[in-house]
Amino acid sequence: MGNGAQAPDRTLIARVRNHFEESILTARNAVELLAPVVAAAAERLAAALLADRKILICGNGGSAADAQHFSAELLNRFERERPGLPAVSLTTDTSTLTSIANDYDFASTFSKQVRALGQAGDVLVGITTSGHSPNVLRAVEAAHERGMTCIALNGRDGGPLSALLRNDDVNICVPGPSTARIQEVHGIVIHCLCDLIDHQLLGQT
Ligand SMILES: O=C(CO)[C@@H](O)[C@H](O)[C@H](O)[C@H](O)COP(=O)(O)O
Ligand SMILES: [Zn+2]
Repeated sequence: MGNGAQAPDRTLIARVRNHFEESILTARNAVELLAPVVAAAAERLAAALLADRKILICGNGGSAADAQHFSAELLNRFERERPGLPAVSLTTDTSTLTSIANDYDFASTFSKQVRALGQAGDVLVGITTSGHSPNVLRAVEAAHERGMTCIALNGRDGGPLSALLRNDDVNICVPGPSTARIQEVHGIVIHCLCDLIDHQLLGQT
């Protein structure tokens, strides 16, 4: 039971192999470039948490799911036992999201929440595979107005988001042409950030 009675279509198996190979290649191509950048982002996040600041996280589609994935691992826990950490995903409250989109525009869905919740010293994590999503761009502008640092989980050539970031922000930009493959590397980055935050707050295991 469980593996199917008949051997599946070989074309489908070949496509699965291809997805795995592309994902491995995208991650392998990114690791040297991104390892120090991810470490810098983790230092910003741990410093903010140690100063009693909080983390706001946003993104669209699969990146909205990534935002929630990240906030859940901070609010609850990752691999080690620890108290919950203050993180808010800006993607979860449908009443807030629909009212902002309906009364203003979709591009304001995150920035209005950042202006309401963000305080100096907090960190905004903006997740986008293209660097082009207007609501993420506006959220970064709002975070800067609030005196917050920004961490971008970005992709491709970084788009207009890269130009918007300031010197003390961190741009984790995954090279590659595919939204799906970039998202898969973002998943690794999120787990790295969780691990590095725990390492800095709790020490060596
Ligand atoms: O998950 C996927 C594709 O894998 C999609 O839902 C994808 O996240 C959506 O098209 C997003 O709207 C793309 O936004 P972005 O990554 O360009 O900011
Ligand atoms: Zn996880």
